Amino acid sequence: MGILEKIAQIEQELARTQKNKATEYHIGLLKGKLARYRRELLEPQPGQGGGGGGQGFEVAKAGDARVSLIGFPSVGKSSFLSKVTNTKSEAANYEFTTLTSVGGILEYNGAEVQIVDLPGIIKAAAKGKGRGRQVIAVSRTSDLIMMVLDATKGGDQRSILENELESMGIRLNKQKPNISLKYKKTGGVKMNSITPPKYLDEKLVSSILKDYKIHNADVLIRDENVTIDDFIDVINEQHISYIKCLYVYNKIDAVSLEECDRLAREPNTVVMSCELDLGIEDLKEEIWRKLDLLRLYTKRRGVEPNLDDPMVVRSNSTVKEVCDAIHRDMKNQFKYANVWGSSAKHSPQKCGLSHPVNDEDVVEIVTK
Ligand SMILES: Nc1nc2c(ncn2[C@@H]2O[C@H](COP(=O)(O)OP(=O)(O)OP(=O)(O)O)[C@@H](O)[C@H]2O)c(=O)[nH]1
Ligand SMILES: [K+]
Ligand SMILES: [Mg+2]
Repeated sequence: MGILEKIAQIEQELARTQKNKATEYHIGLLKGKLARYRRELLEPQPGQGGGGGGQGFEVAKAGDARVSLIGFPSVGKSSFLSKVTNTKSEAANYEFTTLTSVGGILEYNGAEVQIVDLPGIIKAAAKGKGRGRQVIAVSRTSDLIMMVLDATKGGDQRSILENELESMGIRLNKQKPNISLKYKKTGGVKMNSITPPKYLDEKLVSSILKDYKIHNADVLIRDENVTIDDFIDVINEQHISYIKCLYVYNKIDAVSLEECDRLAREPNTVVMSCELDLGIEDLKEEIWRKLDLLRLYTKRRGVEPNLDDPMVVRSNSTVKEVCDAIHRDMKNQFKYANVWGSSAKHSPQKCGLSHPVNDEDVVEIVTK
């Protein structure tokens, strides 16, 4: 039996198994198996090379962060790319106009954000329909997924796409589960927790691990609300990506005000019309907020910083990341940094490599 058939079989069994206390273990094991087969499916086949991205499909990374456009065909992904960047991607009223990935740069707040337009995906994309797997592989490399939806279609487009991404190991707007899993040589499986987890116990944990041929491990659960699915994600850690997602309904020019208002109230959602140029500026701002980037102004001794040309780093960066962004060798020549701005206790504050920087700080690196 091929992997796809095995997956289909487990999915059917899961669908017909009633959820209750008595079937909890059975369901847990089925889910563990399902994740294992899906992982196999994503592993490159002999002779295929790469991680399923496909040769010539992926665009090179550019700019300070990457946003990928995921959606069904003809929702307006290419129209959006052409609108906010200098790159033109063909848009037309037939499906699958775009057949490969096309990158463009959106300049915002002095940062360069790479927007990647992708072919439309369809239901069962994760199982290899159309370009689905290649598209999802690109989305995995992005800092933010912008899910483009068609305001005129409503319905379940959002949940179908979420399921496709989910089954490829992408977790949207979710934190990594607070579970530590340490493999050992002997001693069996031990589960410990701060407060007893509501949905897991040692028997279930060790049965799932056994299916992965893991017989010795320490499991520490730091959050009582973690689920079986969270635990399975931790086992498959290397194949799971936690990525932020912004949902964008396009074509609001073609729906009523009431419908537009209803869509805009969904969580993590904004609405726009590429055709009538509505909501585009708000959307750029929301992308910027979601990317959570910091602008820093570096200066040399005795020279004013250039406030028109910020350096862009990720949130939670320290002076060390600033050094790395300037030059690979900078850390080794580093003596201390002078920092002005909201992260500094006084201006300037003399700081070491571990000092966390804030948006719009001014940083002067003093070298040995
Ligand atoms: N009414 C309306 N039509 C739009 C809007 N934006 C795009 N369209 C139209 O929708 C159609 C599809 O647009 P594309 O940009 O090609 O869509 P896509 O998502 O890139 O499509 P594929 O590459 O085929 O997956 C085109 O005919 C566009 O003119 C909009 O805001 N309102
Ligand atoms: K199209
Ligand atoms: Mg397109």
